Amino acid sequence: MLLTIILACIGGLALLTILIYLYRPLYHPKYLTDLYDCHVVITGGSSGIGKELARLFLHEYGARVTILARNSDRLEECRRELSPNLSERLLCLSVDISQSYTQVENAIQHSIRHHHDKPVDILINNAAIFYARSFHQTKPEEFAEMIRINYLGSIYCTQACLPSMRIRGSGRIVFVSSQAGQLGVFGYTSYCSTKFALKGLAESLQMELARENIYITLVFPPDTDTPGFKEENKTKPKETQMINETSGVLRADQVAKKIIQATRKGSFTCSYGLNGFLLTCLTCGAQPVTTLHEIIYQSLFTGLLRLIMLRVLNSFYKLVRKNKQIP
Ligand SMILES: NC(=O)C1=CN([C@@H]2O[C@H](COP(=O)(O)OP(=O)(O)OC[C@H]3O[C@@H](n4cnc5c(N)ncnc54)[C@H](OP(=O)(O)O)[C@@H]3O)[C@@H](O)[C@H]2O)C=CC1
Ligand SMILES: CCCCCCCCCCCCCCCC(=O)[C@@H](N)CO
Repeated sequence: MLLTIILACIGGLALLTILIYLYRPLYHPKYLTDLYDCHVVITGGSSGIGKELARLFLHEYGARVTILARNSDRLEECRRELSPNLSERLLCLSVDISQSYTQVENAIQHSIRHHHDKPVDILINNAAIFYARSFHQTKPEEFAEMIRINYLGSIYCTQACLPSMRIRGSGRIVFVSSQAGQLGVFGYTSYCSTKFALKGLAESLQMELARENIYITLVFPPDTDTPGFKEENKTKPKETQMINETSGVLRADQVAKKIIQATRKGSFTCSYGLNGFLLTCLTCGAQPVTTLHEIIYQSLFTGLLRLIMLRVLNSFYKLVRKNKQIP
């Protein structure tokens, strides 16, 4: 009897070892222990989540930070707030990341020269515009603008930073998506599309860059209290508002803190709260994994989560139907 139990245990352990070996994480990013003097580029760092990221990198970790955004007054205000003594560790550059690749490349070259020829260690593609509006009220030019800023802007910045990362053989690239990059939401036909696009970009790029020791993090925040969010709320349809409330509202510093943690680990995804965790599990698809526990809960829970999500979607459809107005 005892022998049977021991044999069963050994057999079980052997099977588990084989499974763990077969399904081990795809790559193993090294934890970034020391961020002191790291060169961090943050797009949209003059407001909201980007500004909190800049503050943390500068003051908590002693990194060197470059902020890219369009409005010079807002940049100057931000520089005064984050670095009242005009430290050369913070560089604020006015550039529209969506206009031309050359402009972005010049800004990145400027940034590298400014920070004593240090290649970019971490690029955070955070700049975006967003507003919620139903499909028929969104103008074709507005779709184009959102794609230019939220998607092409991220591509330009990534292309401008990559050469120096590849030469050095290390780097981290972050794309700030949204929970609206994980499911379609009423009022976000333009916004969701740009955030979904980032997922395809991030997955393909990670497959190219893992062998170069460059790791990507895709971030899925829920509503976050920022100047952009306040602006968005002025015209947000009731339906969008009610659906978004399911996931609550976070502070920008909470979102920023977790982005830095995930970037240091090199995790492919970064999500917030229980809903965020469940959504990320549900939508993992063919995403890469970096830890064993991700493999375990993704493979165990996804089917059940699909059933739960169908209930949630049902309540969203009901809510949308109830709010129908005569066009
Ligand atoms: N707040 C929220 O509820 C959520 C936000 N997110 C995402 O988080 C990120 C940051 O959002 P948040 O902090 O709220 O945004 P804000 O609107 O508060 O700030 C956006 C920043 O991006 C900059 N920016 C916009 N367009 C351009 C451009 N063409 N070129 C350069 N810089 C640009 C803005 O500066 P300027 O206008 O001067 O160029 C500003 O610094 C976005 O990617 C957003 O989609 C995700 C989920 C929820
Ligand atoms: C099985 C799991 C259940 C999960 C529940 C799903 C809840 C979905 C809520 C969607 C919230 C979208 C927020 C977008 C915020 C944003 O990006 C804007 N504020 C910026 O425009």
